[in-house]
Amino acid sequence: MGASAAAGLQAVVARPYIISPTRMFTSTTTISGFNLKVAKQGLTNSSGIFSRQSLCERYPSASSKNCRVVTRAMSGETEKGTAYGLPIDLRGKRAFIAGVADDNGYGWAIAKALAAAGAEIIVGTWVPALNIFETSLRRGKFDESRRLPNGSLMEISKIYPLDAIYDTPEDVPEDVKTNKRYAGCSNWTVKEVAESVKNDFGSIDILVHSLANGPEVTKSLLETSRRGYLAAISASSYSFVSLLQHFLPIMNSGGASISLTYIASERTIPGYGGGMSSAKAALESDTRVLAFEAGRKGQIRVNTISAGPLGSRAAKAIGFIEKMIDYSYSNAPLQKELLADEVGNTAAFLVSPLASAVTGSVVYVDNGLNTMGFAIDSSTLAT
Ligand SMILES: NC(=O)c1ccc[n+]([C@@H]2O[C@H](COP(=O)([O-])OP(=O)(O)OC[C@H]3O[C@@H](n4cnc5c(N)ncnc54)[C@H](O)[C@@H]3O)[C@@H](O)[C@H]2O)c1
Repeated sequence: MGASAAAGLQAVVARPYIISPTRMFTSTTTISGFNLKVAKQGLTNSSGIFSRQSLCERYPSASSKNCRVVTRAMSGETEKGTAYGLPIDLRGKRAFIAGVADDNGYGWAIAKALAAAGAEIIVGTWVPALNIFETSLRRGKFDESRRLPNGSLMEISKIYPLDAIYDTPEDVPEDVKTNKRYAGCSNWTVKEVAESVKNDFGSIDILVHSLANGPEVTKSLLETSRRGYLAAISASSYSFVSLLQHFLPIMNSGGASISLTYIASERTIPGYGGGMSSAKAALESDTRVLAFEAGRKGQIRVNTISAGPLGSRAAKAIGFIEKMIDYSYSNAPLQKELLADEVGNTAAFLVSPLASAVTGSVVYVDNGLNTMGFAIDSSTLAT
């Protein structure tokens, strides 16, 4: 059974998150009939400061104007300090986010954006990564990155151990059951986690799938074994089908789910191997079919975000992520670093009532890189 991460963490009341490049409020601002209390922004927004520093340090050639734009977008700062915008209000909603084990990845950024919008956050963490994640959280290692735009710290109500490649206890092989990395944990198959969440919370409104694994990702497709290919599909695509299958009965009508995909599903990205490109293609196709089925069955929306490159723990395992980040900076229409928070913000929008007619979609959050037909930094073009 999963241990609670709430112990020792500062309780916070999350407040509505306004996604707008014009966010700047004092603590008692009232907007469009919503009695919103939002902390003053400006330099207290750690995300904004980090964005600006990291962009400028990483790319000294980036103009200071570019740096300012990113900083403003993240902090909601405005030239004139005017406050207006559409609120992403997820107060009263509960989100289960599968695939959070540190503060570097997209799952964490999505959790933060949803928390900033007022949602209650519960997470599913891969069993072998659970101990270190909970310990780091308890010891305050993530405190700075838990900070929300209003200055409070993101609270995680509960962390569940999860291994999304197993649906029921009967599916778990003996060597995994007895593996010391799984010792001390129970009820971590998808069916059991959904049952535990039902017992603990009753229902959820938002389901986020932010996990993937391809044991042979560094091999080309021609070299990939059947076992490696099927493992990639199991962990990275079917895991979403299974999660939605088991959580749908406890999802409130009008809810939404999100997964994360990558452009390698539709364009050849040499190096993204082991069947991972096939897994992402399956995930995108399933997004459309599941949008129909879950829409008809429970008024649930299903979308996927095709995210640009981020130096997460999983991406570093692929080996060339830093080059992909540099490639994106050189060739994307928007010449800026892609921040995990930008994916988080889009996820918050997509699961909110503002996106109530959006389902079955692949939404690109990649500085526009997917639209390019060739690499403008190619040496071939220079001649
Ligand atoms: N980082 C990128 O450049 C990039 C780009 C596009 C899409 N994505 C996608 O974003 C999603 C999140 O990945 P990330 O890059 O943020 O890395 P990440 O390391 O933060 O997230 C991957 C998570 O999957 C978990 N996981 C692996 N196998 C699991 C299993 N069997 N059961 C439960 N959890 C399991 C890991 O513990 C980890 O927490 C993935 O779907 C990934 O393919 C990433």
